[in-house]
Amino acid sequence: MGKKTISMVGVPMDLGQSRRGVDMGPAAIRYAGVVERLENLGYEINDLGNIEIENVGKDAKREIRNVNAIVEVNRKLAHTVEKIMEEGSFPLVLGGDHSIAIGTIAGVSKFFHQLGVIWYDAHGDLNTPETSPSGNIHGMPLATSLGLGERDLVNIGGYAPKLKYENIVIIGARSLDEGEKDLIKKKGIKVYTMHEVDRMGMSAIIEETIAYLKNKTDGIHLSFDLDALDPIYAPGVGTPVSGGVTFRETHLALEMLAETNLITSAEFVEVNPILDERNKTGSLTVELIGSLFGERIL
Ligand SMILES: NC(=[NH2+])NCCC[C@H](N)C(=O)O
Ligand SMILES: [Mn+2]
Ligand SMILES: [Mn+2]
Repeated sequence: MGKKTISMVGVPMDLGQSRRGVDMGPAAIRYAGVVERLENLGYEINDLGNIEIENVGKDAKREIRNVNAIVEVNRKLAHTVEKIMEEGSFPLVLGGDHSIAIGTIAGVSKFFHQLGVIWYDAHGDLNTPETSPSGNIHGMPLATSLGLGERDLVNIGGYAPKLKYENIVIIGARSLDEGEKDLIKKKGIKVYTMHEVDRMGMSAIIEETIAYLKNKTDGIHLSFDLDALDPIYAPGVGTPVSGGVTFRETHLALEMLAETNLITSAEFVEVNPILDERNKTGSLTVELIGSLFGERIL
């Protein structure tokens, strides 16, 4: 990572999905010692605290659940991330459910007109309100950032789209809905499913990912969903899918990304301490953040 100052912001939001507890993700990650971990690596950490979440009753009847509150939260987050970028600091966002990626990406894409995104996830998060099987917005943030879906969400920050199809790479996918598969094929989105992880190995995948993004992007955001990992390693997530990426493969991926110095922002999402085992997933997140910021075994 080029910059020596990291600005961390928590987004204690659970409105993008249906299971309680993911709003406590930022607390669990802080409790597991993220600040100390990064300070030990020589960074100056600016913990900006949490974004305030409106106290709204859940409206389960709408086909896009809690959309108005999620728009509000993401507007605030986009604004905060934009300020961090203006100050020349590295934005590190702690979730919260994955719908917060809409705000993070809205904030950083003001500074990078060819923003690249690495989406490390068991899911594609490429649903629109029309294709979503659940109505949960945490299954839609990548589509939203590409300009698809509910207008108010798509237009956060006053412009759309934030991303181009050819500037995104999904790694770890193993649960894709029909509409997501259609979109991936139609637009030629680069996806490394678990089949490719097994077949090629993580090392080759990260090398290819960097080669694919390096020359056409001016910044790369890492959107890291803890459910990309196998639930053996990360049990504290709301939508676990078996057959996931291993602990070592994931560290390797992040160590290799650290070496490139190309990552310009990051978020770690979907940590749910209520579903976790003694903060295993929160602690894992802190370890993984360490690797992203240059920690090595030796
Ligand atoms: N960020 C996540 N964990 N997303 C899970 C999405 C699950 C499913 N594809 C849906 O749209 O509801
Ligand atoms: Mn996921
Ligand atoms: Mn996700």
